[in-house]
Amino acid sequence: MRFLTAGESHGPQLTAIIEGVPSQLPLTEEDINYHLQRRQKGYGRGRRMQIEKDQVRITSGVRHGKTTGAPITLIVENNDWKHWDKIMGVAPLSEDEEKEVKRKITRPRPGHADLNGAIKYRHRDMRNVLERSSARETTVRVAVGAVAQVLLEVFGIEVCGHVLEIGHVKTGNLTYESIKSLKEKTEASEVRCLDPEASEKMMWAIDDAKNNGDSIGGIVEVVAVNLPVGLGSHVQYDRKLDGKIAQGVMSINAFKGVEVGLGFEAARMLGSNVHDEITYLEGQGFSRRTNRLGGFEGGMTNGMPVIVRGAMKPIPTLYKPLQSVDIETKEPFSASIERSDSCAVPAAAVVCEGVVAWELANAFLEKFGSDTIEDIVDNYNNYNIKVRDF
Ligand SMILES: Cc1cc2nc3c(=O)[nH]c(=O)nc-3n(C[C@H](O)[C@H](O)[C@H](O)COP(=O)(O)O)c2cc1C
Ligand SMILES: C=C(O[C@@H]1CC(C(=O)O)=C[C@@H](OP(=O)(O)O)[C@H]1O)C(=O)O
Repeated sequence: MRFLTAGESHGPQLTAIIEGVPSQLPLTEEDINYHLQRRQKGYGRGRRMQIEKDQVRITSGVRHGKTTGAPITLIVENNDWKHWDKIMGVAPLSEDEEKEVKRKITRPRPGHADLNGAIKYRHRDMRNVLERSSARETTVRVAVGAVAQVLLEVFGIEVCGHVLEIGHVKTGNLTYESIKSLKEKTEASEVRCLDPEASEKMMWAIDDAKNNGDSIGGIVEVVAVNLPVGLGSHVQYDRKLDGKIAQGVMSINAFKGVEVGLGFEAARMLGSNVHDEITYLEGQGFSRRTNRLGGFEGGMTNGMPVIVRGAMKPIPTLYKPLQSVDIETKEPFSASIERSDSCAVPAAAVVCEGVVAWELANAFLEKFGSDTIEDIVDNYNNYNIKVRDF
């Protein structure tokens, strides 16, 4: 499968076109809206989230509740567009309109895409950069991830993202009984964290940052269960599935780090405490005693839960002034106040979940075929027998 997204933060809509989704997959707008609503929740977001009520419209590739195998178009309209239609209009402006409408953005924010994008694409109005670099785009990334999740669920594969850390506040050691309860429990928390005590401290940390005109980042974790052995491949660098997932996670706005299983911690430990011992049970096949490597060996899934973590830096738009330079006057200035999130880590956990689900679904179809669900189910069942009897 492949997809492209298009659309600006304050334009009329965001669009994604997905190609290669198998036919006969039951898919409704509600399946996608469930995840869009999850992304909109979360403590620390700014006023924009009160304006938007994200709802998808499927305009191709689905008929009478099932995919046809044709490209699927997903559209999410921006409610905020009504306030921006002149500023974001497509038609050229007359001189009068230009005076009325155009307040050029010439003051780049440290940590955002503004300055690099303006230099690279030679824009004197940095709105041309910020509109597309905005994480508003993650709306349709989540919609695409939702389609991937619907596909994976046919095969009992569940994916869930939650928050591990906000600033210096960490969750305690948690045991994951099942991905289902993981999802249910995180829905109940305003910061999408499983530990109620830590959740409260996380909200204090967010309030603290906000009250000081600052922003705060954190770490999210995605867990996926019931995966077969052998998604991805060891034979070529660009087929290693952990590598593909890492690329996806790093592509999320403001993500600055990714790890699988123990991740960076493994580098500080001895091998005997890192590698997962192999076991065998007649009738069930091979397994691992532990899951420190997060479900991956050799770029392939090993049947254990996939565990991926991503580190999100603090939001760049700050109420507290940071030093920057105006691109027209070349004079230094201190950042002006703009509408912004102070923390978007809980939302980013949902985005990360969608991104991981997308990579897993793609690898799944590579292994088991991609034309129609019935054939994929046959291939999958046949493979499972072979794996059990190996
Ligand atoms: C869900 C989400 C919401 C975000 N909200 C904001 C925001 O309100 N203000 C802001 O300056 N950056 C926000 N960001 C981060 C910027 O989009 C990001 O820092 C920017 O695109 C530059 O990319 P980079 O940080 O990956 O280098 C958000 C990111 C995510 C994932
Ligand atoms: C719109 C979303 O996030 C936006 C991401 C974002 C940024 O700079 O990345 C800036 C803010 O937009 P605005 O300037 O319109 O308030 C966020 O609200 C969203 O997540 O749906």
